[in-house]
Amino acid sequence: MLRPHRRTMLLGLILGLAANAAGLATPLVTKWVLDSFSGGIDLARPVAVLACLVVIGAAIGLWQWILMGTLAEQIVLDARTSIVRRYFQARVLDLLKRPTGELVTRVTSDTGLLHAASGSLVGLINAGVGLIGTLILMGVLDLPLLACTLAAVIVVGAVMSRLLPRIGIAQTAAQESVGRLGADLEGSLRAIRTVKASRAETRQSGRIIAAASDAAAHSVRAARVSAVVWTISWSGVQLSVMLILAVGAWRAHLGLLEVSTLVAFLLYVFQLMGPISELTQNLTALQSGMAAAGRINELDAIGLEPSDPPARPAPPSSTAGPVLALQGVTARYGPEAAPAVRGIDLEIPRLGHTAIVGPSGAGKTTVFSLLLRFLEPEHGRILLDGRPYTEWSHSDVRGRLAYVEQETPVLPGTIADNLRFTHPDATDDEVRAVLSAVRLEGIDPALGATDVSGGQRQRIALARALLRTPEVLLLDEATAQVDGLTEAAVQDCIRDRAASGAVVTIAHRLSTVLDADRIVVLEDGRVRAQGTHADLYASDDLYRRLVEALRIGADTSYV
Ligand SMILES: Nc1ncnc2c1ncn2[C@@H]1O[C@H](COP(=O)(O)OP(=O)(O)OP(=O)(O)O)[C@@H](O)[C@H]1O
Repeated sequence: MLRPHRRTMLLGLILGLAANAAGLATPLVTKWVLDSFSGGIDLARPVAVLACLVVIGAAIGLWQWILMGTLAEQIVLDARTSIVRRYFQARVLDLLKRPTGELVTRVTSDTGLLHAASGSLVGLINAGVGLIGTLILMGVLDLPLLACTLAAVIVVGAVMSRLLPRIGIAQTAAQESVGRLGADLEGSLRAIRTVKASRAETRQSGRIIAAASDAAAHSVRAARVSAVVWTISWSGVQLSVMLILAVGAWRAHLGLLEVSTLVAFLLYVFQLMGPISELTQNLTALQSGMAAAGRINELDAIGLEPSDPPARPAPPSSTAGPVLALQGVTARYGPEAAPAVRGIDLEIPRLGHTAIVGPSGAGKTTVFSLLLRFLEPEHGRILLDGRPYTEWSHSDVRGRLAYVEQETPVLPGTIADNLRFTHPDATDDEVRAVLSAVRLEGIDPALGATDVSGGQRQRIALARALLRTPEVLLLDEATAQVDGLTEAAVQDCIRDRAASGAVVTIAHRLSTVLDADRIVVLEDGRVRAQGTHADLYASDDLYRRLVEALRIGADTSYV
C-alpha cells in the first residue's frame, strides 16, 4: 500500500532527517553559547545560529507534518478505492458468501487504521536515526555518561520488544469483532420487521452489543499495553536523567567534566524522549496498521469476474436460431458442492414467453445465474446468437438481457433514479411511458423508491427492466402474494414483451404459467419435460402436481 508513495515517503524522510539534524545540533550550539558566555567571547554569532536552527527545524517539521498527514489520507483513500472497485468487479456469488455488514466495515473501519500506520515507516527511520545520532553526540560529549544512558535504553527496548506484538494481536481481534458487529447489525436492520414481530429486539441488540463489547475489550487490552509501553519508556528516560545528573554532578565535582558539557548532555537526554516516544508510537501504529492491512489483503481471496475476452474477429452471429441456448450445461456452486444443474439442454427462442417451473431447489435460479454469468458452467456451453458466451464480454451479454430480481427489486434513491438505473440517459418521456406500462402512471417519480408498497416496488423493478425494450427479459417472479392490479400489470407487460422479444420467467403464479408459450419443467437440476401447458398437464406427473399446488386443482376450464 505504501509502495506507490515511495517518493513522498522519501521526501518525508529527508525532511524528517533535516529536522532531526537541526534538533541534534541545538544542544551543541547551546554548549557553544555557554562556553562563549563564560569565556567572554562575542555571543552574537552562537545565539544567531541557535535561533536559525530553531526556526529552520520548526519550518521543516511543519512541512513534514503536513506532507505525512496528506500521505496518510491518500493511503486511506487508495485502500478504500481499491476495495470498493474490487467489490464491484467480484464474482457475484463469491461476494454474496460474505456478510454484507462485514464487507462494509472493511471499507469504513479497517482502512481508518491505515491512517496512523502510513507515516510509521518514515517515523521509525526518523526516530531510529534520531536515537543513534543523539547517542553518538552523547558519546562525543562524555563516554561514561553515555554508558549510563545506554543501559537505560537497552532495558526499555527489551521490555518494549516483548510488549509491542500484543498490541497488533489485540487490534486484529478488535477489528474482527467490529466486522461481526457490522454484519449482525446490517442483517438485523434489514430484517427489522421480522425482528420486531418476533419480539427479538432485546436478543438481537444483545448479540450486537456483545460484539461491540468484545471489540471494546480487545481495544482496551491494546490501550493498556500501549499505556504500559509509554509509561516504561517515559520512566526509563526520567530515571536515566536522574542517574546522569547524579553521575554527571559527581564527575563535574571531580573536575572530569565541564558544567557546559553536562548541560548539553542533559539536553540530549531530554531529546532522547522524542525519538523514544516516536519509536513507541510508530511501532504501535505499525502493529495496528499491519493488522488492518492483513484483513484488507484477505479480500484478495474474493474471485474477480474474468476480464473481457480479447478482441477477436467476431464470427457472424446468427439471428436465425434461438437467442439463448444452453448445451449440456453442468454447474456447481463450489468444488465440493454437488452440481446444482446437470446436463441442461435448453433453447430460448427470440419470440415468446418461456416459463421455468420446478420444485424448490430444482435449479431454476441457477439457470438465471448462468444466463447472467454470475456462475460459469463446469461442462457444456451457453450460446448467445449462436456464439459461445466465452466469445462475448460479460458486459455484452448483460447488455442484451434485462433482469428482474425476486427479492430486492429496488435500489436506494428515487423512483426515477431506479428507472434510469440501467440507462441513465433515459428521457422523462421514456420514464413516463414505462411507468404507465406497469400501471403506475399516477406515481411521483421523485418519491423514494422504498416509500411505496411491496406490489408497487415490484412494478418499479419491472419498469426498470422494460425501459428501452430489452431483447430478453429475465423475470424471477416474486413468491410473495401481490395485489390483483400488480399481477395483472406484470401479466400485461410479459405478454407485451413476448410479442416482440423473448421473455423467460421463473414462474410462481398460475396466471404466468398459463400465459407461457412453452414451459420447462426442472427437477433435481435436470430438464424433466418441456412443452405447452396442455401437453405437460396431460403427460407429466410432476407438472400436474406443481400446477395443482398453484391451486388450479382439477378445474378443467384451464386445461
Ligand atoms: N449460492 C449458493 N451456494 C451454494 N449452493 C447453492 C446456492 N444457490 C443454490 N444452491 C444450491 O443449488 C441447488 C439449486 O438451487 P436453485 O436456487 O437454483 O433452486 P431453485 O429451483 O431456484 O429453488 P427455489 O424455487 O427454492 O428458489 C440447490 O440444491 C441449492 O441448495
